[in-house]
This record gives sequence, structure tokens and C-alpha cells, in this order.
Amino acid sequence: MTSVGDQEANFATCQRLAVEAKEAGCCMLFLPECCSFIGRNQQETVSVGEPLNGPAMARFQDLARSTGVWLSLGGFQETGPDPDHIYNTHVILDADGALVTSYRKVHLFNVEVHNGPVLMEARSTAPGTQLIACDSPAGRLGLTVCYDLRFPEVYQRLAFEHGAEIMLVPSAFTKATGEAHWELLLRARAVETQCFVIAAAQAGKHNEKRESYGHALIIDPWGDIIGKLDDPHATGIAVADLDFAKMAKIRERMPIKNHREQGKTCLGWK
Ligand SMILES: O=C(O)CNC(=O)[C@H](CS)NC(=O)CCC(=O)C(=O)O
Repeated sequence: MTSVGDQEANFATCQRLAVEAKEAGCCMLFLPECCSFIGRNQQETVSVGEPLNGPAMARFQDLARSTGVWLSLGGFQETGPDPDHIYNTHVILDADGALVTSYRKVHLFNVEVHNGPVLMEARSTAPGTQLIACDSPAGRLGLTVCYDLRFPEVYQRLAFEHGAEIMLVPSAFTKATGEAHWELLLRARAVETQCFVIAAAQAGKHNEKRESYGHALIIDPWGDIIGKLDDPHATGIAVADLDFAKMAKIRERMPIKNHREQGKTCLGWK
């Protein structure tokens, strides 16, 4: 999807996608970072911050309830620790609309992108302090957001210490960094954790200053791409069935989790 600075318009898009997901027989829909709002500047972003029991979340809870589809909201502007900062929070809602869990993005994108924008996320956003995994009808989820993708130890811990089976990487990747690294990093995280990866993506032009790479992907634990959205300007869903028997075979034939423990012992790591 292409979020803009209009919460009504973005919610209407999410609603349409949730109905499509229900009609396709999906148990869960994964929406990207900023699915409810992308501001033109930091003040706008901070100004839409709300607690997770506020009216903006209530609409998404109604949507989950009315469609019967679990929702991952890949990045929601949650009221932060002070008036100048929000949390960039990934929220999981169940089919009754109840909030299952939430994860506050830890790694903030303070980067001057070569041939791209200068984004200083920490000016408007405070970091989270905790990794989160939870069960869902799709499998056990490891929650991350966007730039977290570049920090592989997060995924190692989610897979091997929290038991995650599906890594969620909802994103608003920049066009320049997405072209270079998006698919490469997502497939690497899938292969090295032997997990599925579901990466919902913002796509196309949000405003005069912001454009996202798009190319939402669903990847299996062998690194094979099992769902994708090729058109970086279109809004839509990719649908996949997750083959957990294939995952079990991959893990059995190449027991990375055990070998990681052995390696840690050799190296004297805790
Ligand atoms: O600013 C907002 O409204 C919401 N936040 C985002 O879009 C975030 C921070 S600017 N984007 C990323 O993390 C891109 C990472 C990326 O592109 C990379 O790792 O290469």
C-alpha cells in the first residue's frame, strides 16, 4: 500500500485489503509499517500518536472482528514517553479484535541515504527495549519493523530463544536501499533462522519527499520466494500457504539451532 498523510484514506485501503484477505481464505493479514499514517514531517508524525486503546486502534480492532482475520499492523504511531516522541509500534490483533501483543521498534533509522532522503527517525521516535514473539493461527510470530532487518542477532534470538517460526518485517524501505538490499537481507534472515519471513511493504510515492521501494515478499525457510508483489506502485495482497512440514525437514537435515549452541560453547559465549 501507499500510505499518505490522511488516516481515513489509509484505513479505507486497509479495510479493502482485509476483505480481500478474508475472501482469499487467509487467517491473517500483514500490513506494512505506517499502515495508518505517513506524515510529511516529524511534527505530523508525532501529532497522530495515540495510546493503543485509543480510537485509531479501535477501528482496526473492529476491522479484525468484522472480517474474522487476524491483523499485524506493522507500524502504528503509539503515544511515546514525552510529547516530542512516539513509539513505532507493531501491533497484533486477533480475530475478536483483541490486542494480542505489541513490539516497539528498537533500531531507529537515522541515516542520510546515498542518493536518497535524510531520515532522522530518532527525532520523532523513542526506541523500544524488548523483543516480542507470540502465537497466531499462522504460526509463532517474531515481531520486528523495517530497519531492524539489518540487525541479524535480533532474528537469531527470536528464532532460537523465543521459538519464532515466522519473522515479520513490515517496512517502508527507501527506494535506493531497497533496490540494493531488500530481497538479499530478507532471504538471508529466512535461511539463517530456518523461518518463514513475511515482509509487508509500503510502495510508491507518499508525498513530495517520501517514496518507498515496495516489493512485499513471503519467503520460506529454504529462502524460496513463495509470494510477492512486483508492481512497486500498486496496492494489493500476496497470498501463501506456509508448509510447516517443509520447515521441519529443513531443520532436521541441517540442525542450525544445535550447531549454534555447539559453536557458542567452542567460543566461550554465553
Ligand atoms: O518515518 C516514518 O513515518 C516511519 N518510519 C520509517 O519509515 C522508517 C524510519 S524513517 N524507515 C525505515 O526504517 C527504512 C529502513 C531502510 O530503508 C533501510 O534499512 O534501508
